[in-house]
Order: sequence, then C-alpha cells, then structure tokens
Amino acid sequence: MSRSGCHQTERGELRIYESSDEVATELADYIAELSEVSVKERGFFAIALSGGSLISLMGKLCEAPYNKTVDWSKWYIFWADERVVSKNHADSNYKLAKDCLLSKVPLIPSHVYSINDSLSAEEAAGEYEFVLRQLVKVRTVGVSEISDCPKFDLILLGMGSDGHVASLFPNHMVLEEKDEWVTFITDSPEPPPERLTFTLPVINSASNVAIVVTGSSKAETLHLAIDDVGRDCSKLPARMVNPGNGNLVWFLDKLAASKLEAFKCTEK
Ligand SMILES: O=C1O[C@H](COP(=O)(O)O)[C@@H](O)[C@H](O)[C@H]1O
Repeated sequence: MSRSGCHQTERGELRIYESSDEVATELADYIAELSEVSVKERGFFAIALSGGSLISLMGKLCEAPYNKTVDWSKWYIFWADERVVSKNHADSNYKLAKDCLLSKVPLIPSHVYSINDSLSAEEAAGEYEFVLRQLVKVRTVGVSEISDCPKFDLILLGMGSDGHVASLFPNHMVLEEKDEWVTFITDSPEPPPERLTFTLPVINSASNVAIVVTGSSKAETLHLAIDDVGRDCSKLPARMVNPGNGNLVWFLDKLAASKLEAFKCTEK
C-alpha cells in the first residue's frame, strides 16, 4: 500500500498526500463536492472557516474548474474563530480569507458573516451567536438533531503546533463550555490575546468537519491527537473534535503524517 492514501480510524478518516500542493487540490475537490450536495439537499451551503495555513491552501478554489462550477451564490460564510482586531489588520482571519479567496469568487457580500470588529470580545461573541441563532431559525444554517446547536454543512479547521483548533487552546477552561455557541478568550497563549471562537459543542454538531494539517513541525502533536498514545490527551483540542452525527476528515501531507501509526505501518 502506498504511504499516502486514505485510512479509516476511530478518530476519523485520514487522507494523506505527498505534498501540501496535493492537499490543496484534494481539499478543493472535497469542498466543491460538499457544496454541491448541500445546495441540492438544503438550497444553501453554510461553511465556517478558520485562519492560518488552511486559508492559503483553499486558494485553489479560485482557480478553474471550481471558480466556474461551484454555486457561489448559495454559500453562507462564517468564522469558527477570529482575532479581536480590525478587519484590515494583518492578524484578522477575515482579511486573510478575503485576500486569498473571498474577493476572487462571485460570492454574495451579504452572505459573508464576518465578526463585528467594533465591539469588545465579549460583545462581539454575543452578537455573533445572536446572528447565528436567527439564521438557524430560518434554516439558512441547519439545526442539529443531537444538541441545541447549529449544524454547519462544513467547518474547516487548522491545527496549531500545540494542538489548538479554532481558538480553543489546550487545557483552557473554554474547552468545558457547554451552553454557548460562540465564546471569547482574552488570554490566548499565541498573539493576539483576544479572540472569539466556536465552542466544541458547535464544532461537534457539524455535518462535516475537516482538519487540515501540513508540515513536520506538527507531526508529534498530530500523533497525540490521533493515535492511542497511552497517556492523557483529553484536553488536547484537536483530539476533542468528534462530530457525533457527522464526518471528520483529516487532510494531511506526508510531513505532518510522518509520526502516525497509520502512516508508519504502511512502511513495513
Ligand atoms: O491561531 C490560529 O491558528 C490555527 C492554526 O494555524 P496554522 O497557520 O498553524 O495552520 C488556525 O486554524 C486558527 O484559525 C488561528 O486563529
């Protein structure tokens, strides 16, 4: 068996590719397919983005054939996390997505639900959750059968070298949040300190969650997030992603996957 390829595990489906370029192409295919299915079934595609390296990989979606074949007018775009900075700040996840993707495809501007950058972290989190609740009522965003949560068609996550996803950091008390959909932190271990984030119940209520990880610097943490390592990794956010009624797919390049059992056993 090739060391690249698909592996079904208890922690979701692992899709391992030779290079980050291949990850970008396969990720674009995957997103385009989910978009088509959601638009057929529900009339909309509600997708939540993160920031970081994931967004540059998503740049492939601006190219042919996706720029012409995807029904961009049915996309509703949200953020799984955002930094509390102005929308034109270099640290803004919205700015990154706008520069790499959103400004290059024919989206409907009113379908882009960026986080209000004129409010405090707490106020912005409350407002974002309020907006989400309205959209769930009219079913632009689906509703979960297993929790009082929105059911996004797709939530896209990256993973930091410390195992954080969205702005949920290891051992942080917001990992315990059960009631709120959107929360905030003011003590992020990585700058900037103030951030908004979807909570785990929201992430775990999505129809599809994809975690995109590339590069050797994340290999050890990825091993802790996916393999049975015989030690307590229960507060590692990437390990806590587990969509109960949905699908979890990991998009990995060989460098990130190099310490995974599934990857190593194909060497033998
Ligand atoms: O701070 C953040 O980091 C993660 C991971 O970013 P990466 O560049 O290491 O892939 C990102 O997914 C998250 O949205 C962002 O706010």
